[in-house]
This record gives sequence, C-alpha cells and structure tokens, in this order.
Amino acid sequence: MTPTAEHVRTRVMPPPPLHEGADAWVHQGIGWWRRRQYARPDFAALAARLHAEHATLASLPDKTLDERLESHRRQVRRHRHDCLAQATAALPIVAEAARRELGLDPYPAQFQGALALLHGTLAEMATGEGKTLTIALAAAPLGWTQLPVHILTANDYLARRDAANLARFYARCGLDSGRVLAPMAPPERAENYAAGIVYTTGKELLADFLRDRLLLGPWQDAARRVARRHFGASLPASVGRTVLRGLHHVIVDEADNLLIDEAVTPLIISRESENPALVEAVQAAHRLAAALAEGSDYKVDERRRQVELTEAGLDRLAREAGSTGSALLEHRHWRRELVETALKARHFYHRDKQYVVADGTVVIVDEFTGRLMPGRQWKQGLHQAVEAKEGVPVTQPSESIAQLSYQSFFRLLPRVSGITGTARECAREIWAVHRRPFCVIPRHRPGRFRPEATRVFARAAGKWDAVVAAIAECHATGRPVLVGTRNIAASEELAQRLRERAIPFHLLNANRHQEEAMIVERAGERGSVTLATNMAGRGTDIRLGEESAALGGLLVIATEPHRSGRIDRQLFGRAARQGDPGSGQLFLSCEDELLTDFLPVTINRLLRLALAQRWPGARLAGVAACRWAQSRAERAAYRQRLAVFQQDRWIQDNLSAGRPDFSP
Ligand SMILES: Nc1ncnc2c1ncn2[C@@H]1O[C@H](COP(=O)(O)OP(=O)(O)OP(=O)(O)O)[C@@H](O)[C@H]1O
Repeated sequence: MTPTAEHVRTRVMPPPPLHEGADAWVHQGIGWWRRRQYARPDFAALAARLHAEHATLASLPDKTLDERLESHRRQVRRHRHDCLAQATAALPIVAEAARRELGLDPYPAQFQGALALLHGTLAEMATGEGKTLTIALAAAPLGWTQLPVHILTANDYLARRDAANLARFYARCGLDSGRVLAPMAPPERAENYAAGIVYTTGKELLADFLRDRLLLGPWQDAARRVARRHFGASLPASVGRTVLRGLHHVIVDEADNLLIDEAVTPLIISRESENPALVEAVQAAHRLAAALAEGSDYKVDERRRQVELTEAGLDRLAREAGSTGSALLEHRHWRRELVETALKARHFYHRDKQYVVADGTVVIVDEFTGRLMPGRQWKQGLHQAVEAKEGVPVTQPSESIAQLSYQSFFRLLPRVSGITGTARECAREIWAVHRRPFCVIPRHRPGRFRPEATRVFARAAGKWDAVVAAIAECHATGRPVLVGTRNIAASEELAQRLRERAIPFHLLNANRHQEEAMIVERAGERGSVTLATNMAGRGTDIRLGEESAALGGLLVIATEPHRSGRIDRQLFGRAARQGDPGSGQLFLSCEDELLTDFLPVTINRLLRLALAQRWPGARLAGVAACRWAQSRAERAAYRQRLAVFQQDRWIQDNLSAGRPDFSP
C-alpha cells in the first residue's frame, strides 16, 4: 500500500476520551493526600471470562471464525475513537485466530496483559511469559480502527522477527503488517508505515517523526493542509515526501528501556558544520590538559563527574595558551571550557567502557545494554575531546537542526501503553511524567527462579577468582551458565581468564543483534557458557536443552551490581522462563563502581575491613550496603530525569505562547 498525501499526517491526532479516572483526596495514614483514583475493571476477572469464552470457540468452523472477525472489525471501526468496549469484546475471537495461525493458545495472563494494554496501562509481565503474543492480541483490535498502530521493540532484529512471525496472524485478522528498520530508505519506510500494524524501534519512530516535522515546516497542522487543498491550492513538494501516516496507538515493548533508561537522551537530527578552528582547538586543549597536574591545577569530583580548574590551573593556562597556535584558546571562556572537557574525557571516559575505538572512530557503548551505538555522539565537544585523547581523526562537530527526548515525544502521543518485565520500580516516575497507571500481571504458572545468596568480596580480584571458580564448577557438571558483565573491558578480562582455564565460551559484546540473539537462544544448552554485557539478548527467548533442566536449569551470574536494581532483575529474568527451573547469583566487591561512587568512603572502608577480617555479618552488611547504594543511585537518576522533564515542560509552557505564527 503506497501512502497518498491524505495519509501524511505527522501531527499527532487528538486524544480520545480518557479512561484514567480523576484526582481525589483520600485519607491515608495520618493525613489526606491527593491521589489519582483510577476506575478500571478487575482485569483478572475479566481475563478469566474472556479466556473461558475463547475455550468455547475451538470448534468454530474457519468460515464462521472469519465472519465473526469481520463483524468485530466493523464494530471496532464504527467506534474508532473510543473502541475500548468493542476491542475487549473482540479479544476471544482474536485469540482464536492466534491459536489457529500461530499454534499458541493464549493464557489468561496474556488476556490480562492485552486488557492492560488496551486500557493504556504500563503492565509488568515477568520475562519469558509471552509478551510478544500479548501485544499482538491488543494490537489487532486497535489496528481495526484504521488509526496507526506502532509497536516499539528493543532493536531492529526483534522488530523484523516479530513482524515476520506474526504476519500470518495479522493477515487472518484482515490487517497488513510492516516493519521499519534502520537501513531502510524513505520510500520503503513510507510503504511500511502505511501498514495497519508497524513494528519498529523507538529510535526509528522518533527520528522519522522529527524528519517529517522538518519537511512539513509550517504545514504541520493537518487542518491547514486540508483547508489549503480545499481551496484548490497546492502544497509544497516536501509535504509529499514525509513517511509517517500519523501517530496514534503506540505500544512499547520493554517499556522501561525507552520510558526510563533512554528517557532524557535527546534524539538529534543534525548536519555537519565546518569549523576547522574548533577541531584544532580541541587538539590543542588535549595537549594542554595532559600537561596539567591533578590537585594543584585542577580538582576532580568523582561522584558528580565534574572537573574544575583551580586558580593556579587557570593562570597556567593563560600563560601557555599562547604557545598552542590556536586562536580559540586565547579566548578566556573557550579556553576553560575546552580544557575542562578534555580533562573530563581523560578522567571519566575510558576505552572499552564508555566507548570503543573501531576503524579509527570512537563508537559509544550504551551504558545500559552494553551495545555499540555507531552514529551517536556526545555533545558539547566531548566526543571530539575523546577523539583527540585517542589520537584518531577529530570529526567536525555537528549542528543540530531538530531534537526531542523520548520523554517529551511519548508525552505528545495520545495513546501510549507499555509492557515490560521490570516496571514496578519505575511506576511512580511513569505516573509523574506520562500519567500511565501501572499494573502487575501474575505469572501463568508459578516461577521456579531460585535466587542464590549474594557473594560479597573486599577486593575485585577476589571476586573475579570466585566468578571463574563458579563458572568452572557449572561447566564441569554441564549446567548452562550466562554471565553478565557491566562493560566490554570486564567481559574481555573474564574471557581471558576462561581461556587460561581452557573453558570454552561464547562472548557477546558487540552490536550484532541477530548473531547475539542466536547465541543467547542457545545459552540454555548443556555445558554452554555465555559471557554477555548486562542486557544482551533482551527479548530473546532462552530455551533449556533437554538435560539442562535436570541440572538445575540456567544459572545467571551478575558480576557487578548495576546502578539500577531493575537492570539486574532483567538479567536474572533470562533464567527460569516459561516455568523452567533456573537460578541467579550476584557477585559484588567493595571496589565495584556502585559502591565506590554511592557509598560514603568511611563505610566502604569499614565494610572492606569487615570482609577481609571475616567479621560475622559482614556479607549481610555488604548486601545491605549494595541495596542502599542502588537506591541512592536510582534516586539521583530519578531526580535528574525529573529535572529534565520539568525543564522541558517549562520551555513548552513559556515559549509556546510566543511561538511565531506561520500562516501564509
Ligand atoms: N500462549 C502460549 N503458549 C505456549 N507458548 C507460548 C505462549 N505464549 C508465548 N509462548 C512462548 O513463550 C516464549 C517466550 O515468549 P516471548 O519471547 O514473547 O516472552 P517475553 O515475555 O517477551 O520475554 P522477554 O521478557 O525476555 O522479552 C516463546 O517461545 C513463545 O513462543
């Protein structure tokens, strides 16, 4: 289906009536509090009813099934802007289509998840419980409205996989499905966006939204475009080159990733700007920074990740700047800025942790997923400072022509719902920013995950010895083990130790999603040892090999606690899927980044002493210290995101009033 000019409606459509209740004063504890009262049906009871109704449809002849699908489709279309009741009523028949086309009989928990998505909720559904099918059950009735439905997955590989696996199901429901992937050219994108259900990633959708807005310019308002055409006038050619047909229903898989982890990262559409003077100054600043002495010339604040030049340092710069040959460094303000950025690059940005150097370029490594992010750049000259430090050619700084954070983008959309394995930790924030209520979907069968006692060490060296010993023990019995590391350097170091012990393993730390997914899929086979950065293979199913279940299932080892406990839970969620057995164990040391950055120095020293001297209760104190440090880190990150959100809102509220009018 090729989109016509009528399809092109990048401006988001008006929101349908809300089903989100209202604020009310409630008495709680010692006082009255303003709380959101959310009137929603009992999802569990409703799901049980829908599941029972679905069970009666098994004997329905194919022809009757198609007729009933068509009749529900008409009902939903008739109420396209407020179709909740009709979409809910259609779930059993949609589930029957899924059973016949995909061979998967949806569980009551999946009906419950689909209901939560239809109600615009952020749903927590444990890892491995079948979120992909749950999303499809909700997406099909939404697709019948003929309003755009976008499903956002964690990466291109998952978008392609899900769109391909579910195409038969959507076709049976009378819908076409498309997928938009990074390498696609605009015409192919437009063709895929025209489909009823579109699988893509948050990055592609936001980038296309920004590019379309640039193309539309003053014609972003659909009403004005329609009015223009009505009076027989033509629109500029650029309007016809947009790729989206609008944004309405968006379902976010792994919602915490986009709504929290990536929330304040702005997606920037930029163009290269020529500024040879700046490139030269960055290199000169790097040389000056290398000559400065820590303590006397500048001070480093490890916790706040800040560097500040002292008076002596500033004097020294003023004296030496003249000899660098860079006119820019003669400027007092620029000199300070450039040198402080160069010092930041030296102290806080380390090769194989925050970035890797590949083919003479600096490629950022995503802090949360451990994946490479080619094409992404740090801002405000930091990227160039890191390039100068690594001695690779310094790229020209780019000039941003449009930018929007995921947080602000999702707030623009009328109907967003999300699903993830780890939502409870971020429920408060999602409510504060996106006004999405939260619910937990129970497992369809009891989980068999066995958490093993956290092991705490005074020194990192002792921890790594213990990790290698634990891997060797598993390998000897044939039990599969998946080891999560915090960064690429750590996984390389561990790999080296395993090579020395002649333990075969698979190492995952690159950006090859397909290959990565295939290795992760096989991580449950007998004797398999897989090393991966923390969230590698998110969304990939790990099936246990035939004998692995008898050996205790997959063991997941986390070698360092993450700043967010949620990311650790995601990693442990790779084990014990779909009722399989499995266990997880965390190894931590007082030298881990979380404990050095977020634990007061004296407490960290005391804990080290207690562990080294084997004082009773030292391990438990270590576990408690780790939790406390995690909660401090999470609070700090939350405050930072909230500050960005409030700033964004302030800018929107204050600047939109004075926005220029683009009327012709
Ligand atoms: N109703 C069902 N009956 C049988 N198997 C199912 C059903 N629903 C899903 N599955 C299977 O469960 C496995 C896990 O599904 P899926 O990958 O969708 O889980 P997930 O919740 O998205 O996991 P993750 O959190 O890791 O992304 C898949 O192999 C899928 O085929």
